Formats: sequence, structure tokens, C-alpha cells
Amino acid sequence: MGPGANGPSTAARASVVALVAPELVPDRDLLLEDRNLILQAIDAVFDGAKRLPTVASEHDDEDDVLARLDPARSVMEQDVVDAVACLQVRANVGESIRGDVGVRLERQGLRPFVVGVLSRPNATGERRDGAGERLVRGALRGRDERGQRLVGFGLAEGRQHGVDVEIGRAVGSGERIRDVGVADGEARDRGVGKADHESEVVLTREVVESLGERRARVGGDSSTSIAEADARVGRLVRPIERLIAPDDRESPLVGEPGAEFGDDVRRVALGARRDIQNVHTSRDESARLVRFDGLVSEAPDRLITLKAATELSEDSMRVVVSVGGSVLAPDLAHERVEQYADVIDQLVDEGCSVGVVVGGGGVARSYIETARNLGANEVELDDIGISVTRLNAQLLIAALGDDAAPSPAENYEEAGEAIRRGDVAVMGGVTAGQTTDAVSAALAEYTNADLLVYATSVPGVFSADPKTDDTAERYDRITPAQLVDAIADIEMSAGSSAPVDLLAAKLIERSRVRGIVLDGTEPTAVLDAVLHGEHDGTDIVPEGREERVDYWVRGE
Ligand SMILES: Nc1ncnc2c1ncn2[C@@H]1O[C@H](COP(=O)(O)OP(=O)(O)O)[C@@H](O)[C@H]1O
Ligand SMILES: O=c1ccn([C@@H]2O[C@H](COP(=O)(O)OP(=O)(O)O)[C@@H](O)[C@H]2O)c(=O)[nH]1
Repeated sequence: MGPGANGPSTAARASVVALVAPELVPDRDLLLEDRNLILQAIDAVFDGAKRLPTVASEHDDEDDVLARLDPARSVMEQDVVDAVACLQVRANVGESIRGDVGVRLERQGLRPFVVGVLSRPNATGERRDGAGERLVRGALRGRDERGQRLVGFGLAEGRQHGVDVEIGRAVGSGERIRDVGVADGEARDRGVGKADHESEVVLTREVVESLGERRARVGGDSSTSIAEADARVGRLVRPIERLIAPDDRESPLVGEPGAEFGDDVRRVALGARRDIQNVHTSRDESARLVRFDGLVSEAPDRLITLKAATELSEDSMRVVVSVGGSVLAPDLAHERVEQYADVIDQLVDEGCSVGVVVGGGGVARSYIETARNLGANEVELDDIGISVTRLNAQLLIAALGDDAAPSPAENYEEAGEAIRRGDVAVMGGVTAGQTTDAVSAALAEYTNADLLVYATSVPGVFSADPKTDDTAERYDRITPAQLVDAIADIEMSAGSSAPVDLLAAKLIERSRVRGIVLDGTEPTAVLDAVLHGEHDGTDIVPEGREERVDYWVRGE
């Protein structure tokens, strides 16, 4: 099914997907096709009068429920993607959305648990005349009374006057979550025990399971499950959840095209850099909003504009993190790898696009030494080193789960694609004659990264090797040219040690990316450096880049 085959709203959506992430278009089509199947399944549920109780929360519980949400983790966690449900509510649902849209995750044998409230049209629960389209969404996380984690993700779109479509998505552990339901606020507020409201849709576990089994083709030879496709589209829309507060009411973006949002034009995401001029951003209490005039006028529907606009967040900072093998897996302890995955998750949650390049560390050196003693030449030794870096990359991928592309990227193009898709790209070495330091610098250059962080086993770049020279002094700040000088004399053989290798330094010099070399033994050091610019290592500051004081993700 091609974009547009489902009428204007499908076309609009497809065009936005094409705008912000061209490579997702096939997935989107897949999703829509599957969504129709899901709809049919839902109809069958209705027809069979197999309705389940609507969200059974008492109104007063709401704040308590919301207070228990755990905002720190991402929706797309490895352990919660087992069941993905796409819900498409019947066409008339918008007519009756008056109160909140609730998502219920119900576990077998336990009282239904309302994970959260997706949105609230306005404070009084009344419809706003003439307010036009609105987007409601939420990422809802909580723990039930037994401490098990529940995650719900919902995206609903509606219009005040005759909704055209509503989409909800919920993600939960298949083990624990039996049903996923979306019910309109009126029904919810009444605490209806039986589903008797027209707009209620309940997707049973059976439906999820039967559809989840179905494999669908996505382009060429590859195939993917609904869950995979949906998770990918989920990552596309994830920035929306971050950008609009759950109680977002009358978003200024749902205003007149061309409305002013101040002139604090700041960072824009890759898509904006490529395609869109004239970006205005502003902040208000509840949301960070971005507007770009061109798209507003071209967009078929302002709702979609809102989606695209929020996608291109000012906070979308691109970071490449180089994690030395010696800091990622000094002794192959899983805890350290997990800590790094947590740090990367947090960067993603903060709105960063992240590429990670993983080194080979002591394991690579051991292999190289053994192979050298066996007579292997330097290129062969490098190839062995590369294999180990990729093994280490796989450890990190295992820890990152669904946030990461499933295998280490083999080249920069692949890594760049993964990043544009919204995945964390993880890679190891690529070619003999260099180290992963150079890979990181090249990836930063290729993806036009804002920042390149080297998490290594020394606390920065020194005037000499600090492990052998007591008089070595750490540079707080260094230009790429000075970096080249500082490391020019370090020997370059397979497995050799330098804070950053010479090729990397040259690439940094060429691309003028800002860099930091820091001690990555404590993974949170990377977080502080990226989010706040705080670290005890060495800043690599290309000439002419010193002025960027608003650089950090949290520009305080
Ligand atoms: N001028 C220098 N400044 C900092 N470190 C240096 C310098 N010269 C050599 N080194 C060595 O570079 C190494 C960098 O750490 P390494 O173990 O290679 O980390 P990673 O595995 O993170 O790449 C350290 O062993 C350090 O002793
Ligand atoms: O693109 C690459 C990356 C790595 N390597 C080899 O793999 C080893 C281990 O990688 P690296 O030094 O980056 O790991 P680290 O010591 O930084 O963890 C290097 O010494 C090289 O021999 C390579 O040849 N090409």
C-alpha cells in the first residue's frame, strides 16, 4: 500500500515520515496495512460482544497514579517490547472525547491498573469549539503493587469535530500485561465497569498475540514483525513525548501558521539542517516547541506539522561517544556494560542522537599479542583487533536492547542510517591501520556530530604518557592542531595505546568537531560532560568554536 492510499490523513502522515525519516516510509506503510488488520480484529471483538471492562480507575486516583510513573527509562526497553498493540479507534471516537484518554494495562488475575492518562482536552473536560485538531500522547510508566514494571505508550490524534483517526499504542511485557485498552474520558470518569461506551476499544491479549505472530514483508527480501515495525515507528515519534508535557493543553503550535515563536533560533536536527530553513524555537513552561514556517504552510494538516515540528527538536543534539574497550569491558563484567547502556539511554531520553564506537581493550591486546607471537603481520593483527571491537560492540548492543540497531554497523553509512532512524548506532573497528579513535572521529564527521566524547582509561590528554612520565601534565583545553603535535610521536602498531590516535586527531582537525577526552572508568562522567559540559578531562576545541556557550544539551 502506498502513501496516500488511505486518504488524506494517511498521506499527510506518510509525507511527514518521509520528511523526517525517509527510510521509515516502508515501515509506515507496513504499519498502516497491519493496522487495518488489527481493526478488523477489533471489530470481531466488538461483534462477538467480547468487550472488557473499561478503565476502572477512580477519578481521584489519577494524581497518585501519575506520581508513580517512572520517567527515567525509555519506553522501548528490551524487556517490554514483547507485546505491541496498535489500536485504531472507530471513526466516531473524536465526537465523544471529552475527558481523558486513559490507557489500561491489565494483568491476568489482578485488578486493572491504570498506568496513566494520556491527555486531557482541557481542564474542565469540555470540548473546545473551533480549536481544530489536537494531538494527545503519552509515555506512561509505572510499577504495579507488586513492583513489576508496566509500560504504556499511547499516541492519539483527534479532531474536535469528527475525529478522523486515533491511534494508540501500548507496549508491555507480554507476561504481565493481558489487555490494553483505550477508553474516552467520559466512560473512564464514570468508572464504568462494563464496556458500554461506543468509543471504547479493547484489544485483547489474544488479538495481540495472533497479530504479533504474523510476519510481514517490508521492501525487498527483509521481513519484520509488527512489533519490530511498530517499535521503530515508536522511536520516530518518541521525541514527541519528550517535548510536550502530558498536560499540554492549548499548544501554541496548534495556532495559525506563521505565528511567531521568538527568534532564539538554535539547534535543529539533521532533517531540519538538510531540508528546512527558517526555524524558530521557543520554550514555554510545559513544552519546548519548534516551528518552521515553510512546513507549516505546506503541511496538509497542522496536526502533522506539530508532529514534525516537535520531532525536529532544538534538543536533538548529535553525539558520538567513543568507549575504549578498557573502560567498557575491563574484565568483561556485565555491570560496567550495563552502566554504559544506562548512560546512553539517558542521553537518548534527553533528546540526543547517539553513535557509539567501542574499542577492543585488553582482550584485543591479548589476542594481538598471541597472534603476533605466532607470526601474524600487522594487518592481520589489526583485523583480529577489529573482530574484538565488534564483539565488544555486541555486548553493548545486548545491553541496549531495542534502543540500538541490532548489530554493529559495518561502515559509516550504516551507522548514519541507524541514527537517522532514531536508533543508537553502535560500531567497532572498520579497517586496518587505525584504531577505533579514528572510527569515532570519522563517524562524528560523517554524521555532522555536535560533540565527540572519548571515554578512555586516562583522564585526558597529557604532555607525555602519564603512565610512564611523572612530569606529564594534563591539558584542560587543546586545539586539534596541538592534539596532533601531542600524539605525533606515539608509536602506531596494532594494539598500541594513545589517548586518541593520530588519524583521529587529523580527522578532528579537519571536521572541526568539538571533542572531549575524559576518564570513562565512571560511565556517568560521559553523561555530565554531554549534558552539562562538566568534566575533568581535556576539551578539544577547534579554533573558531570557542564561542558556543549554549552548546550543551541543557544549556544552563
Ligand atoms: N600524551 C598522552 N596523554 C594521555 N595518555 C597517553 C599519552 N601517551 C600515551 N598515553 C596512553 O594512552 C593510553 C590510552 O588509554 P587506552 O588504554 O588505550 O584506552 P582505550 O582503551 O580507552 O582507548 C593510556 O594507556 C595512556 O597511558
Ligand atoms: O578501525 C579499526 C579499529 C581497530 N583496529 C585494531 O583493533 C585494535 C583495538 O582497537 P582500539 O585500539 O581502538 O581499542 P581500544 O584500545 O581503544 O579499546 C587496534 O589497536 C587496531 O589494531 C583496526 O585495525 N581498525
